[in-house]
Amino acid sequence: MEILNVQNLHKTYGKGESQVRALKDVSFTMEKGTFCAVVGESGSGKSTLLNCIGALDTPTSGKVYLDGQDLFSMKEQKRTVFRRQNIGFVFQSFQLIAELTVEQNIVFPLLLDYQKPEQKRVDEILEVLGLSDRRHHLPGQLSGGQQQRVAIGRALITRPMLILADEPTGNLDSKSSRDVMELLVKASRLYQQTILMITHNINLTSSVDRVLRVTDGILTDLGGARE
Ligand SMILES: Nc1ncnc2c1ncn2[C@@H]1O[C@H](COP(=O)(O)OP(=O)(O)OP(=O)(O)O)[C@@H](O)[C@H]1O
Repeated sequence: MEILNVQNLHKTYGKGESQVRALKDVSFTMEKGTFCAVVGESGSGKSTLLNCIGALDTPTSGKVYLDGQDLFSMKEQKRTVFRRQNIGFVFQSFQLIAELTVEQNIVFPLLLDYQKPEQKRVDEILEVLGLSDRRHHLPGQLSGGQQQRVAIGRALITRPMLILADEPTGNLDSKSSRDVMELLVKASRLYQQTILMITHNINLTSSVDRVLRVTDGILTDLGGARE
């Protein structure tokens, strides 16, 4: 089943001499449950691509369909709610709320939509994250790798159609990076979770289903990586 369909995406920043064509006619699709890595040099357009797919930025032209719904034909308010309910984000800088416990951070997206967290689901996610014994801790009492695992739990809790992860291991040492990668692979398997992840680290792409390379705004599908 096709979850994501990106068609002829262009993004141009600025005007005249300072114009930057960050994305040039990018098209690709993703099937449900696939874990896809986006690689490319600094400034090649990776974050611009993720931000356009996640509707954090607006493409200059082109279409993004999530589960058949055209993101940029929606009114802005509807798009904001659609994004919150259907896309989970994981950032390099974790972006947890310092005053909330691990468990409260994880259920936070549900509360924004006035949904009651299902305790069984919360317990299961904490278990998958390996954080059951840290549920009442504050982010400041956790290691970087543990904080990123909380951010992944927060992305998983709404059962989003798509998780977008921008350099999720960028702030982590190599051991924590491997742990976070293992967790993302596990989530993609266990929950059939579709994940699109940017990484600088080519070593981390060995366990994903597919690798996309962005070079100067142009996307190339490098195909499968996992054996
Ligand atoms: N808001 C902006 N205004 C103008 N130019 C921008 C803006 N955001 C990005 N760019 C330019 O668009 C191009 C692509 O940037 P982008 O951040 O998508 O690259 P990236 O591959 O994610 O880089 P990195 O790996 O360093 O994060 C770069 O040339 C960048 O300078």
